[in-house]
Amino acid sequence: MSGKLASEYAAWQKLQALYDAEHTKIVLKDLFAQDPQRFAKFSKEYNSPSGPDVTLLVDLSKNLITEPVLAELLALAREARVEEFRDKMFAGEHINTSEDRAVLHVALRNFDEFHIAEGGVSEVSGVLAHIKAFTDAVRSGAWKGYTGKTINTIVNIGIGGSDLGPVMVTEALRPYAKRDLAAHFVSNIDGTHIAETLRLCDPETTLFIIASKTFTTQETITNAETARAWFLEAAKDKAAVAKHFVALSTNTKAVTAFGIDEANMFQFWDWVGGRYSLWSAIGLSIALVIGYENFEQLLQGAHGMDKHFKETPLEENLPVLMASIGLWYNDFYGAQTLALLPYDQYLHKFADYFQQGDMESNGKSVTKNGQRVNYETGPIIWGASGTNGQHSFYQLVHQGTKIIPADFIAPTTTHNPIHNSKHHRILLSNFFAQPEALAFGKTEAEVKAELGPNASDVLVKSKVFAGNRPSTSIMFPLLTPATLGALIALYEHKIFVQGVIWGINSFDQMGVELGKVLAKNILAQLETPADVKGHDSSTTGLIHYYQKYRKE
Ligand SMILES: O=P(O)(O)OC[C@H]1O[C@@H](O)[C@H](O)[C@@H](O)[C@@H]1O
Repeated sequence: MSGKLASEYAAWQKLQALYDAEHTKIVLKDLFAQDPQRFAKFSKEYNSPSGPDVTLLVDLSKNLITEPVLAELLALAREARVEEFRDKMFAGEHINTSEDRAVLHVALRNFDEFHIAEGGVSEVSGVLAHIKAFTDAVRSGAWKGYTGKTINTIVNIGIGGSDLGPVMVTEALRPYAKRDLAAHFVSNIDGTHIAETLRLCDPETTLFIIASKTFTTQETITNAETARAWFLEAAKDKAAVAKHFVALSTNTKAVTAFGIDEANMFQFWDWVGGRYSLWSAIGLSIALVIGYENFEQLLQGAHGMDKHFKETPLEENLPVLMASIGLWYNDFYGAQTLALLPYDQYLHKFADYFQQGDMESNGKSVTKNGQRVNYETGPIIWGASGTNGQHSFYQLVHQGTKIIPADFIAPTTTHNPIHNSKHHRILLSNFFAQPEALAFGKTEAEVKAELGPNASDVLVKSKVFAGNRPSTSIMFPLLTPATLGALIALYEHKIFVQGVIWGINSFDQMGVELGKVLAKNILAQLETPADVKGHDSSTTGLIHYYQKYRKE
């Protein structure tokens, strides 16, 4: 990152000029008609350069790009020194400048290929061995609860990055799950979350995983204390806690103060960002559910994508291409959002996961040098899986006034080929049809031809689809652990590239702090109306209403 704002780069200005002069001429229908090679030109096949076989087809051809636009977007990435910053990340330089930390989730899945000098990196394989030994013991039944029974339920207590990754991945890889091991995830401070979960648990056979990088997060510690109290009501012996509580954290002192044996603590390091931590000890619940070997496949799949990102020229580099195209919409077309639309029920938490991954990373408005940006940064991420969205919000995507770039994601083969894959064929016909409809729409002439001469003008107009709505389609053979690893890493690096171009720090999260501080202050005032001080009239009124009607 230079001292410049992204908008000061020569390539940015050229892109603005290109947009101003050309964007009305970038019409997908015409571009496809003019160039029979468009799909061949703008789709890329990824084959993992190392580790287990992973292939992905990333079709970028239904995006509002031409060769000159793409070339200029890549020139922007070069001018912003994306390659240099990528190499700094892989080398362990402290690119998280505000916290003076390295950013090394890639070291968690490195399998000894890149040389990284940073404290803790050499300990990664030891923690993986700890995860393996522990998961093998729990899954085989060798690990016993305080009454000698085997564990049949795990409860991961964590929030944000200590929850969303494990939730998303265990859902995505359910076909690989040990079906007689129930897994629950408690995140919300709302007592309902832990209360409803504990109703499903037996203290004799439940293992609690307290997942918190800092081990100070109010929600997690409060939920963990509630779980421990519930457990001790049955076990009555504090020594039994060691058999039912483990911790995933960087904070040994707080973990042992909570009463968890250091031997039952799975370590990670400050260079692992919360939203990039599923590859670390935070992935313990994943390893428990799918087994260590599958967990390692997930890591290997991500490592393959790391290698691709690190070694592939920008023109063929998938994270760079996806980042560049996303930036084109975000900063030149004025798109506010990116929809993640997996046509795979197992990926139903994918958008939730990348809401944190992308929005907490790139939801910034000040550069690393402290300058206020004069352009848009991170997009709003949202989405839903399968055809559900079609019966809900796609109306707006097709005919609304906003431009909504969307990523469609689907496997060619399903894990559940019921009725000779009939369901999957119907699902995929929708996966193919939606981007087609978005891109090519339906003209007034086509609608008239369909409705006949007596159709009213109003009806005709309401059935017109303007088209030219952009999308990327990603396909792969089957959602395996390695494929999922590659897919997640693809998006992680996309986020990285955009952050570098915008000149922001994608690896801190100062924006979540203010609300935490205010809540702490308010918590101390909730008992007595007279204590409610220092707020605006709205906040005061809301707290007074609570105080009037609460029942405890
Ligand atoms: O793992 P911890 O320390 O409990 O933190 C959980 C989450 O806490 C939030 O405050 C952070 O914004 C997230 O990035 C983080 O993932």
